[in-house]
Amino acid sequence: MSEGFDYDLVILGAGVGGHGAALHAVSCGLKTAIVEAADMGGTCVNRGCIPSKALLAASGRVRELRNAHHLKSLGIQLGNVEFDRQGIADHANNLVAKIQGDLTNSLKRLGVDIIRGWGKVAGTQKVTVTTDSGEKTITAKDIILSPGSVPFVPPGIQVDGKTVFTSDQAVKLESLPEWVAIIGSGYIGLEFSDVYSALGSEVTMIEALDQLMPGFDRDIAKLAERVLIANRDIETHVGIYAKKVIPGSPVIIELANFKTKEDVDVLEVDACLVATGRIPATQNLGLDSVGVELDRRNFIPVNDNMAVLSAGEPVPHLWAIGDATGKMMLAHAASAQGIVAVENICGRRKEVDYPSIPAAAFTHPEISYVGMTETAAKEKGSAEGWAVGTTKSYFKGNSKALAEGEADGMAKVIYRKDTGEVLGVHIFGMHASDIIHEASAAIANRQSVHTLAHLVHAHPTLSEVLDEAYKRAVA
Ligand SMILES: Cc1cc2nc3c(=O)[nH]c(=O)nc-3n(C[C@H](O)[C@H](O)[C@H](O)COP(=O)(O)OP(=O)(O)OC[C@H]3O[C@@H](n4cnc5c(N)ncnc54)[C@H](O)[C@@H]3O)c2cc1C
Ligand SMILES: NC(=O)c1ccc[n+]([C@@H]2O[C@H](COP(=O)([O-])OP(=O)(O)OC[C@H]3O[C@@H](n4cnc5c(N)ncnc54)[C@H](O)[C@@H]3O)[C@@H](O)[C@H]2O)c1
Repeated sequence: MSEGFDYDLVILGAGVGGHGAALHAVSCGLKTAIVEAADMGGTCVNRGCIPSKALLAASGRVRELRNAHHLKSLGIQLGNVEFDRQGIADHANNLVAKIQGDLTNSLKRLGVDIIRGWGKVAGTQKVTVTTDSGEKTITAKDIILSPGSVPFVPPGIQVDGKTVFTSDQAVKLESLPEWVAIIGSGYIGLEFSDVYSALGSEVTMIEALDQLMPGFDRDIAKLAERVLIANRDIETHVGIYAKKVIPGSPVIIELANFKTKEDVDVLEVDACLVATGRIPATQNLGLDSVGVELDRRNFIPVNDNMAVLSAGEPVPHLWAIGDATGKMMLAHAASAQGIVAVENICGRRKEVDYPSIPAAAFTHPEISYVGMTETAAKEKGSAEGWAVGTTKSYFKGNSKALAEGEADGMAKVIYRKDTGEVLGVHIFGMHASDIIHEASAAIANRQSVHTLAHLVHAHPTLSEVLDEAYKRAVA
């Protein structure tokens, strides 16, 4: 252990980022403490990935079992399928409790000290923690900040937590509104429109930009829009923003044109989910004590080794990871960053390889991707002087998808025409969140479609969708 310090490492924030960093620190022999002001497990475990995936699992079953046409095509007939809203909510709440307990126990088992309270940097290699019994000062050779993020609520929108709410409340499924407006068509908007529409709510989706799912590859977004939105008769307002939202019964939503700011309509709905992005939870962290300024969007500036930067230079012994750095607001990215920070603390120079980190929206069917969109690849290619190739393959040509009767879907591979290097892979279709990992490994290893086209895939599997796309790229 470092001489003269209470700990080798103190981590502020016990979300997935802080947890991943702590586990790796222990495996590297570091005496570690983790400080948590609220719920162990942070957003992902308590208000994010875990409860939302539990709701998606249950509501997805309801959708599947109520799809008499699909079941009939498989030779199955079923009577009425009923569900209990509270039962589904309990499934999510119980899973949160279990995973929160597992996460806390894993830290205890490894000898990580858990300190409950608000942590602040109080100078170089020093933090203060405000606990129920007063303030204490802790010294540590290194400090990792992992304070996470909170929902962003645009001006003009009032949240009461009951009729107008963010994902923080939506994951509890305390009610099932007959008509729910969802503001934002990003990850949260898509996943909750999947849950609500499966459970029988009427959904209206409002997106400020001029296309739905603006963050996703265009071809994939177009297909996903047809299957996940248009086929479900979800009403959409695109290029329109919610200028004012007033909670109550009904909830009043004033819509305006995003470009001209002209008023266009007023909706009266039963509930409204605000899913307009997240902002870093980076206030009151004591960063001024070490001369660090947040960037203009309030993220903590870091380099690829996860060192915190002050005026562009790494601040010794201070690191930051997770949503608060604004690099990639995903659970697995946060813990990958935590591992990289610890590696650098231990003197092994490591960087996060963002291009190979996959992402998925757990709709039915799912959307997943890794690496660049076609637009981003073309911009890079024209700046650097190389051409971009793309190939697509379809689930309707895949035997496994046909056997399942779930043939809506597409995989798209984006690669450099000169070297064949894979730059991005985008999948919409059944189990897309699982299939993406072989593409992620290919990008991590900077592999070419020429090599990948010769790998053998088991038959019949959904993974053959990628096999087919690679083969088409070299045909
Ligand atoms: C509805 C929803 C669904 C999601 N689904 C997915 C998904 O399926 N897959 C995925 O990869 N990602 C998903 N995410 C994103 C994922 O939850 C985040 O990327 C992840 O939680 C970020 O982890 P983190 O450790 O950076 O921060 P957080 O999980 O936010 O944890 C930060 C912790 O730090 C604590 N803290 C903050 N400041 C202090 C302080 N000064 N002192 C002490 N403690 C402090 C907070 O209380 C909090 O517990 C989802 C998010 C939401 C909202
Ligand atoms: N499966 C997953 O990995 C998963 C699931 C949920 C959340 N998350 C994480 O949580 C973050 C937050 O999710 P999110 O869906 O809130 O954000 P997002 O950034 O994915 O999408 C927000 C959408 O809201 C739109 N928008 C913003 N202001 C608006 C307004 N006033 N009116 C209408 N539309 C508006 C934006 O144009 C955008 O399309 C994501 O970035 C993601 O990193 C991940």
